[in-house]
Amino acid sequence: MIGRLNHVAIAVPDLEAASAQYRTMLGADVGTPQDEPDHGVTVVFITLPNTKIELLYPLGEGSPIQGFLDKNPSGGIHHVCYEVDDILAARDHLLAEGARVLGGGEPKIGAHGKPVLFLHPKDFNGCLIELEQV
Ligand SMILES: C[C@@H](C(=O)O)C(=O)SCCNC(=O)CCNC(=O)[C@H](O)C(C)(C)COP(=O)(O)OP(=O)(O)OC[C@H]1O[C@@H](n2cnc3c(N)ncnc32)[C@H](O)[C@@H]1OP(=O)(O)O
Ligand SMILES: [Co+2]
Repeated sequence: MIGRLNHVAIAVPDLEAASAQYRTMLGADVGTPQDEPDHGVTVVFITLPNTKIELLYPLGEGSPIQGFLDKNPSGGIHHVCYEVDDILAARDHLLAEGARVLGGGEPKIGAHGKPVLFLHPKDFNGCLIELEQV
């Protein structure tokens, strides 16, 4: 059911510093900050030859990544995003298998303009999973 790795997301305490570090120290192709108010985050995408890195910083009140950053003040890997062909079929399969689909199970439009869903990290070995329909 899952296909390619779309991105690995890293929550960061300083978006500008993290962007500069990837650009200058790691020589990566770093994009510009993009506010995602529906998701409570500002993101910067870094394009690698085989996947993307998504730098995440909280946006607004009640950001879903605020608790994670409070627990990990120097930042940390926040989620991995796998591609799926059919997000509603994937959701129904996961619910039937007993996984917790976050956000009431209704896909939201993600940073790439495509529908996304999140799966509870406690159901997946402590790793928050994002699914993106491509
Ligand atoms: C723009 C879009 C895109 O790419 O298109 C995005 O990625 S938006 C990316 C931001 N959006 C999201 O993350 C949406 C889905 N996320 C959520 O709904 C939330 O962040 C939850 C995953 C439910 C966590 O909520 P909250 O921070 O309130 O945590 P909580 O205190 O209830 O946490 C319950 C337990 O899960 C752990 N926990 C929390 N976040 C975690 C994470 N990212 N990875 C692994 N474990 C995590 C906590 O440490 C805690 O464990 P212990 O009990 O053992 O201490
Ligand atoms: Co993401």
